[in-house]
Amino acid sequence: MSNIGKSTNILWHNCPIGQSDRQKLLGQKGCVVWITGLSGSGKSTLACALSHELHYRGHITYVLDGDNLRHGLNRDLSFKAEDRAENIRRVGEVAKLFADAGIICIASLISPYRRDRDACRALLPDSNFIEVFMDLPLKICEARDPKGLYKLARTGKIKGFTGIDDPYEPPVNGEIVITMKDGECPSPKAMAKQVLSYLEENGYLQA
Ligand SMILES: Nc1ncnc2c1ncn2[C@@H]1O[C@H](COP(=O)(O)OS(=O)(=O)O)[C@@H](OP(=O)(O)O)[C@H]1O
Ligand SMILES: Nc1ncnc2c1ncn2[C@@H]1O[C@H](COP(=O)(O)OP(=O)(O)O)[C@@H](O)[C@H]1O
Repeated sequence: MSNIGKSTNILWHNCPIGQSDRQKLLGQKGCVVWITGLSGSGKSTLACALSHELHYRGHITYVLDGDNLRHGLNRDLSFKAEDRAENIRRVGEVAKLFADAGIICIASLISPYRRDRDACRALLPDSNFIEVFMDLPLKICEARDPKGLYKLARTGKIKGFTGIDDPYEPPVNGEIVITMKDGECPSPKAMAKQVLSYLEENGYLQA
């Protein structure tokens, strides 16, 4: 019997069919591709492009997008530090379940605090947490501003906006970094191919 958090007298129940059985059926390894970066850096674009590339190669994926999850599972959370931490914790736990199901789970959230991302990494066994840093300058993200949020943040109409008056802590030892080359951002397809190559080279696209 264990006590976990506020749950007392609980017991883990094992099923005879496990992750490796599901992976054999699916012909892939369950993992979490965690995309972090500023608002407007292209996280959702990369998540969708990667999901598309993998799907058409016969791989099953699922995208957990920060904005979308805040419409449901995380609708009770604000953008203050402790709520962002709870947001990342919940998504980390959900992503872990998808990976255990054998699915390539693509999580795209600002996830601005290193400690919260590292806690998600620690949930996954065998380095199945692949951190992708969208290393784009704030200037570019702000120029894109597809939702007009930077403008609102600059005029003080949104408080605590990441990159403006709330911190973003870049990964130090992430697996993949998406950067500008010769002053240009790689296309969505090129970004997806960079992640896809990593997955191929590290054996995730076979059971
Ligand atoms: N204060 C503040 N700071 C940052 N972002 C804000 C804020 N308020 C609203 N938004 C919008 O919420 C989207 C980010 O949600 P996330 O769940 O990814 O954020 S976090 O990981 O909890 O920091 C983010 O979406 P993306 O632009 O896709 O990153 C914004 O559209
Ligand atoms: N590689 C790219 N090249 C050019 N524009 C991009 C690229 N990735 C994203 N964009 C554009 O930048 C804006 C923000 O992208 P989005 O994926 O919504 O970012 P995030 O999810 O990080 O907020 C969108 O208008 C999108 O079309």
